[in-house]
Amino acid sequence: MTIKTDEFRTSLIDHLISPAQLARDIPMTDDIAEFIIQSRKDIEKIISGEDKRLLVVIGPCSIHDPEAALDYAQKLKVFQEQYKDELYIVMRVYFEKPRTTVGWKGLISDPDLDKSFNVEKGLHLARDLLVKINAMGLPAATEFLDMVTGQYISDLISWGAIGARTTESQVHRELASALSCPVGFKNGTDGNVKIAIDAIHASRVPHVLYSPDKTGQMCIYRTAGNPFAHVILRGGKEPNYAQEHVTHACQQLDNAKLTPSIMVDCSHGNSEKNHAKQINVSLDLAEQIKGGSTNIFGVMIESFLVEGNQKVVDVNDLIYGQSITDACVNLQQSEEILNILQDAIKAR
Ligand SMILES: O=C[C@H](O)[C@H](O)COP(=O)(O)O
Ligand SMILES: C=C(OP(=O)(O)O)C(=O)O
Repeated sequence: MTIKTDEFRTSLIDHLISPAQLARDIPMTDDIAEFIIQSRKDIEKIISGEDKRLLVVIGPCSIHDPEAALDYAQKLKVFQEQYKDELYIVMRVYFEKPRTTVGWKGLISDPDLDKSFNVEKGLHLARDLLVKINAMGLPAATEFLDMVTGQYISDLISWGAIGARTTESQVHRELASALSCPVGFKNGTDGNVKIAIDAIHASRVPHVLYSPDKTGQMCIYRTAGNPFAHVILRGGKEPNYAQEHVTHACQQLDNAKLTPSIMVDCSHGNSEKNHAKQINVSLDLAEQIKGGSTNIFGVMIESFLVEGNQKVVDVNDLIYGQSITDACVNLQQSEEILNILQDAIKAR
C-alpha cells in the first residue's frame, strides 16, 4: 500500500526485536521472578507505612557502561546488608534520559554513545544488566520514559519513576496505571507539586492503554490502576525538601484524600545540580525524621563510583565509573549519607 501523505519526515532505520524474543535471549530465572515479586511487596509495605524502614533509591544518574554499573552494584550490595535493618536499598538503573533540550538519551537509545542508535544492542545490554543485578539480590529502579521500551524490561523492575518532564503527560499516567511495580511521580521542573498529585489520582484508576504486547503486536489493554503511586519532591526553581515543603505537600495530599507520605529526591532541583549538596539535603531530612516525622518514606540519591560527571569527548577516553549525565556523589559520600539516614531512623 502506498500512502502519499505520510512519512515525509521519517526514514526507517531498522525493525526491532520483540520483547518476547529479547526475554528468550536473556531470560530470568524463577528465583529472580520471586525475588522481584517480593521486592515490590517490600516496597509497597514501606510506602503504606507498614514497614518503618526508609526506602533508598540510589545509584547512577544514568547507565552508560554496564561493567561499571555492575561494579557499583557489587559495592551497593555490601551497603544493602550493612544497613538492612533501617534502610531498604534499591539501585537506580536508569536507561532512558529525558533531556531539557537535546543530548544523549540513554543506553537503550544509543549504547555506543556515538549517535549510531543501536537500539537492539541497547535493549540487550539493559536487560542483561537488570538480570545480573536482580540475581545479586539487589532490587532495581528505573524511569519509564518511552512508551514502547518498557515492555522489554519492566518485568525486571521493582520500583519505577515518572520524571519531572512527563508527570503531567496523560500517556505516562496511563502507563503508570498499568505497571506492576509501585511508581513515583516527580513534581514538575518548575516545582509544581499539584501535577504529581493529579498524576496519582489519574494513575490509580483503570485506563485504556495502547501498547505493543510481548510479541510486538499493537494491542489495546485495560489497565487495573496503580494503588502505590506517590509523590517525589525533587525541587524546582527552588529546593523543596525542607520541613515546610514536606508538610505543605503532605497537606495537599491529605486535602486530596491521599496518603500524606512522600519520597524526597536529594539530587536534581533539591541539590541545585551540585551533587555534594545531596549530603546537606539528607542532613535536613534526617532532622525531620529524628523529629518523629513519618511523612518521608523514601529518598533518592544520585551516586556512582567516582564523584562528579564528565562530558563525552572521546568514548575511548572516559573516566571509569563517572556519570556522563548529572553529577553524582561517590561511594564514600554515599556511605556518609546512608549513615546519616540510618542514624535518623534509629533515633526515630
Ligand atoms: O537526571 C538527569 C537530568 O537532570 C535530566 O535528564 C535533564 O538533563 P539535561 O537538562 O542535561 O538535558
Ligand atoms: C531525570 C531525572 O529526574 P527529574 O525527572 O526529576 O529531572 C532522574 O531522576 O534521572
